[in-house]
Parts: sequence; C-alpha cells; structure tokens
Amino acid sequence: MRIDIVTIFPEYFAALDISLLGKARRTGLLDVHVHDLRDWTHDRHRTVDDTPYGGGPGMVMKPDPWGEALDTIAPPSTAPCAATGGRSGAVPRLIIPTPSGRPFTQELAARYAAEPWLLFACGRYEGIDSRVVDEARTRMPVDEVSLGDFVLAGGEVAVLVMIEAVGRLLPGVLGNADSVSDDSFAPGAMESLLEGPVYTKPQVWRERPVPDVLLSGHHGEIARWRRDEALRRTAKHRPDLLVHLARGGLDDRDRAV
Ligand SMILES: COc1ccc2nc(C(=O)O)sc2c1
Repeated sequence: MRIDIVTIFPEYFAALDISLLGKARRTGLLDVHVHDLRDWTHDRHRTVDDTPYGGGPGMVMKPDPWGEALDTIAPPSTAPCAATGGRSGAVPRLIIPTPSGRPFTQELAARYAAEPWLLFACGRYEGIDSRVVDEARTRMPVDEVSLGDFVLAGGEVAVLVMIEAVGRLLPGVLGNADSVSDDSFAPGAMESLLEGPVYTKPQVWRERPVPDVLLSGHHGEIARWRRDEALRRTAKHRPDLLVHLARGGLDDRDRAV
C-alpha cells in the first residue's frame, strides 16, 4: 500500500518510522511519503492560510497550495510518473480528517486497508478551503472523516491514528494475524463487542489471581467466559452497541449474562 500525507508539520510523522509501521515500511509492506504543504507556496513567508470570507474567528487554509500539492502527488493526467510510482491511471482515495466528517470506524479501517493508495490531507486552523474538496471529488474518491465527538488542533494526530488502525490490518504487519480477528469491533464473533480482560504471568499478582477458567485448559469454557466478559464490558461501557447484537448477534446463553 502507498500512503501520501500532506501537512504543514511533517515532523509529526516521525512516529511512522518506529514499531510495527516502521518495520512495515522497511519491509516494503507500506510505502509512505510525507509532503510539506509549504513546498507548494511561492511567497517569501510560505503562506498557507488567510482570513475567512464572511468573517469569523481564525484562518482558513488557502486553496492554491493544496491544489498544486494534489496535482503533483496525484496528477490529473493518467500518464505514469514518479509521483504515482509509475501507476498509469491510478488515483488515490483522498482522506481528510475533520470534526465535521463521517465517523472513522473499524469497518472503515478495514475498507481502507483494501485500497492500494491512500492520500491524507491534514487540515489546520479552521480547515481547508472547501473548494479543494469539491475540485478533488471531480477526479478521485474523497472521504471527510472524524475520529469522534471532539476537536483536535489539526488533522495530523487523526491521520496517525487512522494509519495505525489501517496499517495493522495489512497482511504481514502484525506478527499474529489472530490478534486482528480478536479485536474489538472486528467482523465476525467480536463485531459490536468490546474486548474483555486479558491476563499474563504471574498467576497471582498482589493477591489477585488469574480467573480459574483461563487455567483450566477447557477451550470451549474459556471461549464462553471470554464472550461473557466481552458482553459484560460492552454493556457497561457501550450499551449502545448491544442494540446491534440484539438484532442477531445474541443467543439465549448471551441473554443470561
Ligand atoms: C483543521 O483541521 C482539523 C481540526 C480539528 C480536527 N479534529 C479532528 C477529529 O477527528 O477530532 S480532525 C481535525 C482536523
């Protein structure tokens, strides 16, 4: 998978050189290119923002640098070039983090993990001039996405979160592929369920023992206990998810929890 990121703070993405994602880059599973938006400015101050039309607080990111950046990274022509890694006709999916976007979910992460090329645009200030999104939609798929009901200072942290959520789903990135299937919200048995508690050695820690069932070796009982604990935690922290389960994910034994 190729990932391009456009930002005025490239240094945020040094984090992509470490841990699992850093290894994925070194082994070629991930091809990440970080671009400084100011490289597409032409004034002495490398200006990327200006006052909002209609008034209001703060500044808005100018369309020109963004337009030139997207044109360079994903040229409107279909001719293969270095910027597209020689891909003729390929276009990326443009993903723009914004508080006004659609929710980013595990399902969306899985869909993005199936894409060959993602292009992330990191907004700052009050956001990017809306005409940039409108123009980009004429030649590539564009998603405006939010991490949740809160507001960050810009899109960089949101992009780091999304790249980690997507990158760990790529085959070969996680050492144990089963870790993905046991995720909270993972499709299948865990869909709409939060993960339950986990334990490791020592067997007793500060007078707190590991639950006996986990030491029993009875895999069926262990699976049942884990599902019960996941249901219990979901009911406590995310009762809203149980509605989905009630539509078909629960069986009679679940209702007894
Ligand atoms: C100006 O760019 C921003 C500002 C806040 C913000 N908050 C996000 C979130 O997902 O919470 S994405 C995002 C982008």
